[in-house]
Amino acid sequence: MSEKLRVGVIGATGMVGQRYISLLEDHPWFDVTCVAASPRSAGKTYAEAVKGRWRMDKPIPEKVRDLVVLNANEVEKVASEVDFVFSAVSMSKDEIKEIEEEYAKTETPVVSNNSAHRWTPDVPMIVPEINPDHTAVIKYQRERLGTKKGFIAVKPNCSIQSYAPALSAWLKFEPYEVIATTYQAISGAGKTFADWPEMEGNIIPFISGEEEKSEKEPLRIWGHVDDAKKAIVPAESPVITTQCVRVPILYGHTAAAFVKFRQNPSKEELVQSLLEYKGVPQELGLPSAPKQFIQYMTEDDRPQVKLDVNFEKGMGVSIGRLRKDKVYDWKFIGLSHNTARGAAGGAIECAELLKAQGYITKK
Ligand SMILES: N[C@@H](CC=O)C(=O)O
Repeated sequence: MSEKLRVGVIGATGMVGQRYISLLEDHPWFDVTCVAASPRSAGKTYAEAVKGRWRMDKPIPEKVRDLVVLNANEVEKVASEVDFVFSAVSMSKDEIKEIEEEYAKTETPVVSNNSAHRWTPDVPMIVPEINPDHTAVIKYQRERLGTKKGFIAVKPNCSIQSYAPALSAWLKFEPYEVIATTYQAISGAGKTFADWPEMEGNIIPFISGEEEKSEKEPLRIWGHVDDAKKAIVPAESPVITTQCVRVPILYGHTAAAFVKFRQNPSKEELVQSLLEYKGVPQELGLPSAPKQFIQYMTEDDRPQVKLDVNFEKGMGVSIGRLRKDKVYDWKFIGLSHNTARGAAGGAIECAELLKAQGYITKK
């Protein structure tokens, strides 16, 4: 492998930013050369900026500790130090849209964890195992932005990762109605129990905006690139309805889902399809790709957050309790790691795909 790509993390001090820093330690293709955050943190070393709020299990990587945090709003300055950036900035949606486009216009590819651009028609929203071909829309985005190298790619919301991968494996059986209830960890809100004591022993039956994302984003993932429209056109089916609930768990989003199929798959066919489901990341052996994308657990009491959330270093998805339902056809439980597969890990795998496809290169 030739020289590593220089990467910046903007929004590096928050929970998702910290996860990027931690996961990128010793990455074979990417080297964190720049950290950027709000003006409040700018000018401090990274270690000073996250003092008392570093939430990862491993210590701050040595190479990053002493990097001086730049102001994420000084786009040209940050862009001059990197080949591409991961965005985990925390601003209003409009501000995020604007700043991510500013970065792209400096010919700096942006791989974003934010929802701001998830419905921009020429911005691909990627789960590398499911829709790696959606990157073809980048040429239209570059046309619009007037860039040669710069573009934005995003990853979907973490909640969908606990049921959408299974449904993707089953698209051939034509699912047409899905109910999913998600039980979401507090780290999805960027929090720990220390800063959200109200969540100890509690359940909160509301996560702002989450149900809409959980119902609509899978359809965009299952859509296609329409060359005439220069856009991703979302799929129209299955219709998905959700309830999203915050539960007192630190990491791991669980879903209880019900599915109706137009075809009549057997349990063996459904399980086999999960186990065989893989994609470009597995074929190319991308550094963050799980060997097994989806595992099926046969025990009645699995998957469990405590035991299974770190399957494939948090990049695999665990499915269990697949059984016939008397109202719907089938029901199951899914579990995924919300900050690994669901956030920074998924974005890093997406950047690896973009590099492998030649969209992210040395400047
Ligand atoms: N919005 C989610 C985070 C996923 O991206 C949550 O609140 O858990």
